[in-house]
Amino acid sequence: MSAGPMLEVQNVARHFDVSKPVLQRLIAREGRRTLRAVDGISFDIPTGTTLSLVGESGCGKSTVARLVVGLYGPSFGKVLFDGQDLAKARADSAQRSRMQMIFQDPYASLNPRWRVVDIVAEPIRAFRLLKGKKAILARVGELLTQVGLSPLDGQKYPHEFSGGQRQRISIARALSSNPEFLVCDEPTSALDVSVQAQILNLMKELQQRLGLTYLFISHNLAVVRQVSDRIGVMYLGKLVELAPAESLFERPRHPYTRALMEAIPDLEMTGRQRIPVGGEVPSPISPPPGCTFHPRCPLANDRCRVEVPVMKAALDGMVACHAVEEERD
Ligand SMILES: Nc1ncnc2c1ncn2[C@@H]1O[C@H](COP(=O)(O)OP(=O)(O)OP(=O)(O)O)[C@@H](O)[C@H]1O
Repeated sequence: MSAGPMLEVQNVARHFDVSKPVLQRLIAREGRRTLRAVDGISFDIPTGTTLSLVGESGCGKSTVARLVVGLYGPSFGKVLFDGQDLAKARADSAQRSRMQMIFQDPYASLNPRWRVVDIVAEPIRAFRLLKGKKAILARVGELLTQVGLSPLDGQKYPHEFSGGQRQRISIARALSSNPEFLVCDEPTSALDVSVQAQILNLMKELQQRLGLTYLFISHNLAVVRQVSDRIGVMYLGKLVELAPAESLFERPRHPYTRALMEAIPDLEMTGRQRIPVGGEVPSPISPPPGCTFHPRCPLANDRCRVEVPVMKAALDGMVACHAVEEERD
């Protein structure tokens, strides 16, 4: 393990070609259309810490998750995992076993026809980490115990478990290749609130015990507060604010971050001007010019309508907002 960050995302973008077929384009007299799902974002995650990305549906969080585990290649920019360019390391199975992903819907991501023991053992077999049935069975028993289940649960099928227990199975499977880095895409969104807290506590406990590094994806700021060292707020494919979790909650700077905070019930927003944000997220196919948030922002002025703001240091974080820079907030 290197002393540098576990993950470095350097000005990464992922664009999708969403053009109509050629004939339809000719009839409609239109050109190619590009959807900028992720549009030039940078962050790093120091080893053993958690960075969370939050934002409304469609802002590009899941695309970042896929870029980071190498499921998508970047349109431009670089993802470095433990100092190595992921694009070059993608075929390297030793490298791939070091990162795993946990998904939102544990039921959809578990094969219903497989016993839990085979589900959890799958990465062990795929990466040829252990030989012999006995050794694999013993390791699966250990993993199930580690996530709060019993080794006997290995003989059951996914439908015999509750949602929370199924997510524990997904976590055991993710841990079975001894990863150092986990990407968790909305891992608790499908669960009841009380079960959510149990799974988040389990993930924190595992992080401390195993020294794991997490990238956590959620649309829910209240959820990520519990688990994050730092939080990045995304809007239309870009990071608009990145700060230590507590600073972000104590002093959210970007108007969009403040609007997300307003939506959390019972969160006290003392001493801050209220930021009522209406309207819908614009299409990433034709984003507004300037700051893409300007059509919804009560602080927008002429500069915001034409000039794209870039991330600049603000307190102990970074923010991309002309109003913050000009102290109009
Ligand atoms: N394979 C693809 N082809 C075309 N467009 C895509 C593709 N994957 C994602 N998109 C688009 O990219 C944008 C970002 O999607 P993404 O799933 O990353 O957002 P998200 O913030 O994770 O949203 P959600 O919480 O709803 O999953 C959306 O407009 C989505 O429709």
